Amino acid sequence: MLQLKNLELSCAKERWFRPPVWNSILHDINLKVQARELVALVGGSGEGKSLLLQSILGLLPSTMRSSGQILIDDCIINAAQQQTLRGNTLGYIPQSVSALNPLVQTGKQIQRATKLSGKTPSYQTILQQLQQYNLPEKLLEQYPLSLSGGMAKRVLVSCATLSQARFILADEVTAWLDNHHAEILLSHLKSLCQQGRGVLWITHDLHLAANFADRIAVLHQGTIKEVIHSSALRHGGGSSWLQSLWQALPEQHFIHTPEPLYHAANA
Ligand SMILES: Nc1ncnc2c1ncn2[C@@H]1O[C@H](COP(=O)(O)OP(=O)(O)OP(=O)(O)O)[C@@H](O)[C@H]1O
Repeated sequence: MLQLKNLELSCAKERWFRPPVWNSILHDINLKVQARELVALVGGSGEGKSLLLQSILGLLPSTMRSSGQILIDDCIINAAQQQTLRGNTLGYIPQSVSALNPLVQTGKQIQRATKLSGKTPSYQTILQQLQQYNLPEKLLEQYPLSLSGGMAKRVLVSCATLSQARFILADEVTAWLDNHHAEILLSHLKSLCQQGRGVLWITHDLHLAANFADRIAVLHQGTIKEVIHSSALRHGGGSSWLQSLWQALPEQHFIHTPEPLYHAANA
């Protein structure tokens, strides 16, 4: 199990000739991702979702600091362990496709990423993965700049899913993708969960979250306001704000207009 306990994150605001002021971005973050579980993390833009994943990986910018505990199987992991667990126990799918090096062929990047987990998959396994994601074999020879955004995103997903990472931290895997390809990826992540992995998946798509995630965590105003089983959301559960957002989806026939602010419904 991957667990976050009382995680806090703040960013330094530099000042001339004076110590920096620390502005809080995240506070009181408590969240668990079990093996075999897909947890969706939803929240507005700029709420700190990507930074939350980066703090789990120990990849925060130097202007930020975090506190609290990150545990794997009930053992607290320190900064040095974070480094060795990256790409190994902790897989990462970054939000931006610019994470691919434009000067290195795609196949080499997949090989390098998966090597971090200590076991390079066979060529045949890589090919099967590409086929599953509707990607051609020739892509392995191509450089990232010749890929579409959706292709590049699927390459980044392949880097994490082909590794042996027990927990995959996935930042907006469905961005750049049409619905068909988004569902292929999510079905695959779900099948990896069924094989024993755990996935923490940032998304803005509540409809996909409700259909693919086991649980949904809502990040708002710097903290996790609620965590709900997706089946409960589909059956009318959760806060009135989350439920009205759910009901307002086109797939739910636009029943309500959601309150723009979370606290308006929870005041
Ligand atoms: N490297 C950085 N240095 C300083 N501030 C940053 C840095 N990265 C992010 N931030 C700030 O931290 C806040 C949270 O950013 P983050 O990218 O985690 O949001 P998010 O919830 O993932 O947003 P989105 O849904 O738009 O991707 C934002 O205000 C952002 O401007």
